Amino acid sequence: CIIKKAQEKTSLSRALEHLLALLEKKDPQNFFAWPVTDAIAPGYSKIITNPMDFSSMKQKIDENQYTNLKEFSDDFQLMCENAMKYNHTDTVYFKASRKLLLAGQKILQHDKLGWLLQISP
Ligand SMILES: CC(=O)c1cc(-c2ccccc2)c2ncccn12
Repeated sequence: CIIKKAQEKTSLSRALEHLLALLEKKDPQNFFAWPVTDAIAPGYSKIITNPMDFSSMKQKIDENQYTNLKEFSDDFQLMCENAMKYNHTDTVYFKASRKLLLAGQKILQHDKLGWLLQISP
């Protein structure tokens, strides 16, 4: 059996885990917690070529796949934009994604996070 090497926790991954927790709190219905399946969203995988969700972002943090805040923010933006692309404007999912994007952008404002990251951007 292949034993997965535990990735060491870097100060960046600890900071991103903290930010992820703040962002997840802005999605109380957990619409963005797990990958969207074609079962719940017909044709989703045909329309959305780069899917993203909070669980995938968590996995990328744990595997040290983010090297800076912008890469993390870009995945958050992708997740919200996917929902605004697939869902019509009059759906709970479109409305929730727009609200989540605005709330998340306030949290991720880089200028206010310098102290948290103390890491070159
Ligand atoms: C994020 C998104 O597009 C989404 C989440 C969900 C969702 C629904 C219930 C439970 C969890 C996610 C969904 N359902 C139908 C169409 C789209 N969605």
